[in-house]
Amino acid sequence: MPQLEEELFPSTPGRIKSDRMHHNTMNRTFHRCFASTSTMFLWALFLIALTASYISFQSFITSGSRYLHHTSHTSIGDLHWEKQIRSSAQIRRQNGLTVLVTGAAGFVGTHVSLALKKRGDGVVGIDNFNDYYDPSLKKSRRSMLESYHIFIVKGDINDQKLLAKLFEIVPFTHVMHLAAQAGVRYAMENPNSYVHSNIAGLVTLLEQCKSADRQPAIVWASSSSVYGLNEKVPFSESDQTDQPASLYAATKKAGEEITHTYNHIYGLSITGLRFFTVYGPWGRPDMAYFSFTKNILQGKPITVYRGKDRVDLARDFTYIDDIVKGCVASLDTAGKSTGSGGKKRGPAPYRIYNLGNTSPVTVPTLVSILEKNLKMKAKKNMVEMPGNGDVPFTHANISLAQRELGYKPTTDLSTGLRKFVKWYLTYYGYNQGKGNSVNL
Ligand SMILES: O=C(O)[C@H]1O[C@H](OP(=O)(O)OP(=O)(O)OC[C@H]2O[C@@H](n3ccc(=O)[nH]c3=O)[C@H](O)[C@@H]2O)[C@H](O)[C@@H](O)[C@@H]1O
Repeated sequence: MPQLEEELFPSTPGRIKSDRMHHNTMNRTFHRCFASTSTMFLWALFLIALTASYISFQSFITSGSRYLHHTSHTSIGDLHWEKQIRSSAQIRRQNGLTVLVTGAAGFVGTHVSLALKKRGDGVVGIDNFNDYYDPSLKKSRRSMLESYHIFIVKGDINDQKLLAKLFEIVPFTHVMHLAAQAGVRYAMENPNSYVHSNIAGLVTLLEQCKSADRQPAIVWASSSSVYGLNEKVPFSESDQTDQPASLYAATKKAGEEITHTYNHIYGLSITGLRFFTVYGPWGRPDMAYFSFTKNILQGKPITVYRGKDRVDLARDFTYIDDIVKGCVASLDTAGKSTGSGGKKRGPAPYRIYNLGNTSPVTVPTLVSILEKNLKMKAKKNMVEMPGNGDVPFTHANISLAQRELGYKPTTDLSTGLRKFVKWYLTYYGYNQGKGNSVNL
């Protein structure tokens, strides 16, 4: 009987054990007198517990399969869903790639997916469509991609079962990992979302990639923010990056270290891209160029941050088409992962590149370019930069990307913003009679 009792109440430290000990001393005599009755009672309890766990196991299975069929608008797990994935993954050129694009309904994800599809690669997207910014913009991007036969699975990169299922359906050769919690200043409001997406989500994805039987090569979005408070300009990949100014930057830096360990232990081919303030059509409403445009058009004031001693802040703004070229070149030049099924078979490449524009522009200059394009004056509130994660300037040295990827940005800020404003006015219906139909 003591043995059975031990099984029912495992000997863990803490309250349960001491309660039990107390209970035992008090009732030793009682137990001796009614040993056979209590044995029967315990056996009955044991049987009830067995039945209960069987029933809950059954309901877990049922709810599991319910989960497979109803968590998404596209019925995850059913045959039609699988068919859409297979068809989206189909390659239409010789030696084409099969790419899983995470964050495919995001700004960069949408553009990269389209570029790959247009040249004949197989593309499957995954996106959780969260509401960090207006999800209707993400849905519009999805509709646009659908018209090019690109399918986006609705799901989170933290969903290990979903990732396993996707890899079971499609043997991806590459993963373009762009899903992330972006934004520098929002990290003070919602720190956990950065840990969830940029750390936990990344690890879940890498776990899947490392155990795939043909491991894919991974290209992923790091950030210029890893240079943090560095003062030496332009920023080079070989510079130290150990003084991040925001939790966002810290999670991206952590991502670089985490991917390094997966490269080292499992032989995953890794390319990290440090993007410098990417802007353009279909962009992110949380970014300054986008929200400034919105406010200027609505006659609302904009807040322009300034550094210490009234020094203007500056960014190496980089146009989306240039970034897309850098992403595609990274996929094309990524060496193979060497492992399979979780075993490393040899060393694999680990690369990091700056993807910037190499010509920083101040924020007031950005505002005046927008004013010119919108033919409206901004109501500017000049405010000292709050200590909320911002850095005073960014400036990329891109010679490494130039040498190894053939990366060469060609769009200056004036040209890029003109294209952005044109898109914005059309998309939000400012161009009368043109509706919402947009061309990239
Ligand atoms: O390149 C990067 O690493 C990062 O670029 C951007 O971050 P950020 O450069 O801060 O871009 P914005 O939020 O658009 O800000 C651009 C500039 O405008 C300034 N700003 C922003 C917002 C505002 O209301 N007023 C204002 O003056 C900022 O201080 C900054 O100097 C992205 O938001 C990040 O996701 C990305 O990782």
